Amino acid sequence: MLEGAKRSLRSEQVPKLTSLSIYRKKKPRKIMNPDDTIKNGPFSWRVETLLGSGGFGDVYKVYDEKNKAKHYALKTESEDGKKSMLRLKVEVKVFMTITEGRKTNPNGFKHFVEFVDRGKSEDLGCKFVVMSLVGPSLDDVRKKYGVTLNDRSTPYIVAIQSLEAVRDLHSVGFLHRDIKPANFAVGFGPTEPTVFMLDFGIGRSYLDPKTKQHRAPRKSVKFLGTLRYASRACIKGIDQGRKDDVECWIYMVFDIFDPEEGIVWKKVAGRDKITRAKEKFFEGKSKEAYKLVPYNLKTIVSYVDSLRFQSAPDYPFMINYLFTMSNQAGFPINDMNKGAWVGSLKNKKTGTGERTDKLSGSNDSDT
Ligand SMILES: Nc1ncnc2c1ncn2[C@@H]1O[C@H](COP(=O)(O)OP(=O)(O)OP(=O)(O)O)[C@@H](O)[C@H]1O
Repeated sequence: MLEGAKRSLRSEQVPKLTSLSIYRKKKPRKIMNPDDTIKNGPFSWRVETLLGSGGFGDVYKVYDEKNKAKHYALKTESEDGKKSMLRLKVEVKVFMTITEGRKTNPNGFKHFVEFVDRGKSEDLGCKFVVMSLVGPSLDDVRKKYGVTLNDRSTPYIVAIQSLEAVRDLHSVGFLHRDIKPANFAVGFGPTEPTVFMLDFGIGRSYLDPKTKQHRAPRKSVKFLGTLRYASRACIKGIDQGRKDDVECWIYMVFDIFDPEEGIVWKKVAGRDKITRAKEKFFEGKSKEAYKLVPYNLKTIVSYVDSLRFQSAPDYPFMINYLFTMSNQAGFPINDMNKGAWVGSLKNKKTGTGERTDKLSGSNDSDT
């Protein structure tokens, strides 16, 4: 039933460091070209362009041949990966849970893309998922489009919207476990002012499937994520809870407020040194992190540090606090749709499809 795009397939090795400490030899991955098509039931997904590549697959801008005007994102995952690494399955599970949540809360979940289709391509040897198209990631917004995200009320707007996304994901029982600027994107077209959460590939339910109660912590857990933004527990192999997503969110917020020095371990190499730097940060010994970050954010930092494995974070407290902070800084947020990127994404600084966070730092390795 599925037809791949045999006509113009080419094989390409997509080089990427996929593990913390080892280079794993990967089979060449088939990449689609413009006009290649994947047929799936009522849909015929035609590729317009490659949006980006991750360690496990690629993301394309596509349209359904029946309606050329509406674009979507098609994300693939090659099937030669280790079973434990099959991330698209988790991603689909999260999408379906969000879709279910929308039935009872139609106005909620605004920070999540729509799930449109999923299937398998024998020709490409991959599974795929189709979702609504969003704009560039927060990382790309500042690096490739040169938009200043740490100006006036914008860093507060980003912080609040991204925390709302974390809150909503937690509300349906999932942890993200890879919160970072590259995994949030701004919207496209009418949704441009909205910040979207992406990439649920290493997400995990924190609820026991039978009892629906919080799971007990596992004894030890293999590191998955991005060292720079990973929580202290994650790096130490300790099982993660909602507090860990919020800890990663804190690191991301510091990075948004001060891309140079907000994360003081940005130029530090090695797990142990990074963990120590994060511990110092939470002990209040990293004054340099607050050069551009308003010092009263320390209240949220201390609050997050007080959370335990099963704690339900107080999202309203943190969101209200951010509104107050913005107000006190002289930038009252009257409209959440007024982030600095809105209407400013016309010109791209660089033309590569590469993800800049993967290129910029040796410590930002993903697994
Ligand atoms: N719905 C979407 N609309 C537009 N662009 C998207 C969408 N989903 C992902 N992208 C973009 O596609 C690129 C690759 O995304 P993906 O999540 O697969 O990559 P990744 O995070 O590098 O992968 P990984 O962390 O799994 O190695 C990123 O630049 C991302 O912003």
